[in-house]
Amino acid sequence: MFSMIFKDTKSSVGQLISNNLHTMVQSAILGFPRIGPNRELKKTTEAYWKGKVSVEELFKVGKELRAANWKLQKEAGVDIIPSNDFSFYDQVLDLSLLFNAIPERYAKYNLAPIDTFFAMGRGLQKSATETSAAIDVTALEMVKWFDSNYHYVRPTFSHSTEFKLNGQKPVDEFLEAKELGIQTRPVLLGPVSYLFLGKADKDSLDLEPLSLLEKLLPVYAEVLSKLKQAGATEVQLDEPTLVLDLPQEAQQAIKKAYQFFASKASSLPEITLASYFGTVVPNLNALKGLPVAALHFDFVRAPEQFDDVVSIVGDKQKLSVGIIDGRNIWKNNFAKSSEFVKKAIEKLGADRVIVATSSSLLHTPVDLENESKLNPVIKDWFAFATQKVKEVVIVSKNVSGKNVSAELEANAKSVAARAASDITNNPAVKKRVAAIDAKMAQRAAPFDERLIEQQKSLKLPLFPTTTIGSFPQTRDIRINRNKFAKGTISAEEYEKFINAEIETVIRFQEEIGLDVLVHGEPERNDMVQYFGEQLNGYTFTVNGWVQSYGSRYVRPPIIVGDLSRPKPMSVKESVYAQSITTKPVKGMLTGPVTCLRWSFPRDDVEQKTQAYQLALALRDEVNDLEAAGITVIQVDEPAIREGLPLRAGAERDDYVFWAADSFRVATSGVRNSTQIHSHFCYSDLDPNHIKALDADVVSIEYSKKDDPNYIAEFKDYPNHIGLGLFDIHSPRVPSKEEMIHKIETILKDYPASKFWVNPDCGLKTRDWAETKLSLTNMVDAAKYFREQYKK
Ligand code: MET
Ligand SMILES: [Zn+2]
Repeated sequence: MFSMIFKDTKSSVGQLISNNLHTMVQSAILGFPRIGPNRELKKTTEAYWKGKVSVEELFKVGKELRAANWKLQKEAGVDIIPSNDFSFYDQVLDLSLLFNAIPERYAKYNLAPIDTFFAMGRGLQKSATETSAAIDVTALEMVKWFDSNYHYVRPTFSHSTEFKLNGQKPVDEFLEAKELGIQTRPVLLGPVSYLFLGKADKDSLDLEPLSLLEKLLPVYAEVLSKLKQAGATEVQLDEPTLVLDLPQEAQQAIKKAYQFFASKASSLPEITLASYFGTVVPNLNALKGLPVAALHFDFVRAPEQFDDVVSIVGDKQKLSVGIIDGRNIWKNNFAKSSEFVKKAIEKLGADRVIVATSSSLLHTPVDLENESKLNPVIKDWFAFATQKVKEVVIVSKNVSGKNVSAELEANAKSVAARAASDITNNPAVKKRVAAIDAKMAQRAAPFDERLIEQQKSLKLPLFPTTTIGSFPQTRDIRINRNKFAKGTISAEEYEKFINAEIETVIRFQEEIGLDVLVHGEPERNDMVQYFGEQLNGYTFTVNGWVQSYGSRYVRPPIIVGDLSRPKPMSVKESVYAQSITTKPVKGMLTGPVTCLRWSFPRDDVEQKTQAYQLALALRDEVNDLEAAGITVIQVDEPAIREGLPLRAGAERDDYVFWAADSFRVATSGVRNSTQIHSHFCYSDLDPNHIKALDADVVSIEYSKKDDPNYIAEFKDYPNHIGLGLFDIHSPRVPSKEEMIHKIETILKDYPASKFWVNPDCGLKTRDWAETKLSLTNMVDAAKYFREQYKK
C-alpha cells in the first residue's frame, strides 16, 4: 500500500511523505559487542580450544551471534548496521589473516585458517602425533587499543610479508546478513591505521610498516570491490590513528590511501572514514579534501572539534555525528545530543547528517535487561549496547522532527533524577576534596631521610626479596568465597578459612626466606572490585562483561556517586598476617588511578575529582594500616600508564600531575619510617612519571623486556626499584641461574644498593607447585648476590 503512494509522485501526500523520507536523518552503529548476552562467544571458543566442540559448532555459534546482533539493530530501526564487526578473537587479527600477514613461524604449520588465526592470537603448543609434528609457537604481541582496556593483536610484518587475499570474511558476513534480508555496512580497520598499529618482526627490524602501504592498498581495494559485487553500497573504514600525534608520513599516507580508493571509485562501495577516541584537529590537513563519501567523528570525547571538522566537510560529503558514547554506560541526554546534531543539520542539511555511536559499542556491556540485581533507581541511569542502539534511533528521529515526546520526557526525567540524587552527591566528600592542599600530597621528609628511618626499623638485607601481593587463587579459595557471598557459610567460618589461607602463605614465605611478606590476597575477587564493594558510590553488575582480549572479558564496577570509605577495608587481614610472623608484612591496596581506570567512571564529574575522592578513601586506609602496626604498605597502580592521554599537550600534562598527586595524597599521611611501595605492570613507563609518585620502593614488570636501554632509563631513579625477574603469566619455572643472569645484566647499569628482588606481578593465576619452585629459585638468586657483595 505504501509503495503505491511513493510511486505516485504527483500526489501531494506522496510528495510530502517522500520529502519527509528524504530529510530523515539516518542512524548508524559503528560496531556491536560480539561476545553475546551471556558470554556465548567465550564459552564456545574456549570449548573449541579444549577440543570439546567441533569447528562446525564454533562457526554455528558465531553465525547465530551475528544474526542476533543484526536483527536486534534492524528491529530497533537502525539505518546503517555494521557487519564484519564480529571476530572470534580480535578484529585487527582478522585483517592480518585476511591480508595474509602471517609470519612464517605460524604459516609453516599449514593449519586450517581458524587455527592459524588462534595460534597468532594466543600461541599454540601441541605434542607430536603419528600424523603431525609437534607445534610450539608463542602468540603475537598484544597491545592496548588506544586508551581503552581492549587489547588487539599487533600486526607483525617482515620483508617476506606478501599481501594477498586469504579468504573473504567481510564478504561472507555481508552476504550472511543479506540472506537474512538485512543490508549492512561492512566495517574494516583502514589501511593506514592497520599498518601504523603494526610493527616489524624480529627478523626485519629495519622495516617501516607504513612503507608497505603501496603493496597493501590493491589488496584492500580487492576486498572492497568484492563487497560491492556482493551488493554493499557503503563501507566503514576506521582510521582511529587520526586522533594520535601522527607523523607527517602517516598524514600523507592517509591522503594517498583514500585518493587511491577514489581512483577506483566506480568499482568500490562508498566510504565512510571513521575516527574516534579523540579530536582529529591536529591532523585536519590529512582529512581536508579527502575524496570519501562521509566522515565520522567522536563528539562525545571531543565535542570541541565540531567547528573545525565541519569546516572541512566537502559539499557533497556527509557528516556522521558520533554522539552516543561507545565507551561508557551512561544513558544519553537526548535534549543535549539533539541540540548538538541540529547544529550539524543547520550547516549541512538533514540529508548529509548521520546520528551515530561515538565508536564501536564493543567497549560497553551487551544488555542492561540482564541486570536483575541493580537498584532500579540506578539502573534507570544506564544504557548498555542494546539500549544505546535504541538511543541512536530516538535521537535521529527527534532531529528529523518525528514525534518521540514520550521518550524525550522519560529521558529528561531520568537525567534530572540522577543529577539530583543523593546517591550521586555527598557534600561531605566534595568538601573534603576541596580542602586537599599541597602538604597532604607530600611526605614529611625527603626519601634519603625516610630511608634511614626505614632501614633502622625494617633491618632488611641487601637485595631484599618480596612478591607483588597475590598468591595462587586455588579452586578451594574461589569455592569458599562464593559460599560466603551466597550465605552458605557464616562470616566466622569464612574468616577462619581466610586466616588459614593467610597462615599457609606466611609460613611458606618464611620457610623459603623471603624478606618482606604478603598475606596473599585470598579474600579478593578482583583488585578493584574488592575495594569498590566496600566504598560508598560504587555499583556492580552481574553480567556487564566487556571484552578485554580474546576470550578474556572483564566486568568493570561502575562509579555512580561521590566516593567514600565507611570503614576499614583491608586492615583485618593484614593485621592477622602480621600477628603470626616477626617479618614485616606488606599492606596491599589498589591505587586511585587504577580503581578509576578499571571502572566505568562517572561522566558528570571530572575524572581527576573521582581520583582524588578515591585517594582520600585510600589515605584513611593507609593511615589505619599504619596505626594497626603495618610498617610496609603497597599501593598498586598498574593502570597508571593506560590513562595517559593519547596526545602530548595540556591534557596529558594535567593527567601526569593529578595521577601522581592523587597517589601521593593517598600515601603521604604516614610516618617517615613507614615504607610505601607501588607496583606497575603491562606497559612502558616513563621514569619521570614514576618518580613523581615518590614511593619508597617500586616494582615494575620487566622479565619479558630484557632491554638494557630500559634499565638505563631508570638509572637515575632516586628511590628503590625491583625489576620483575620472572613472567607470572607463564607456567614456566625460571631457574636460579637464569635469574642470576638477569640480575647481573641489570646491575651493570643499576646500583645494587637500590635493587629489590621480586617477580613481575602477583601470582594469583599460577598454581602452588610452580610458585614454590619459582620463588625458591628467586630467593636463592638473591642470596647468591648477597654473598657476592659481602666480599
Ligand atoms: C595487575 S597488578 C596486581 C597486583 C596485586 N597486588 C597482585 O599481586 O595481584
Ligand atoms: Zn601487576
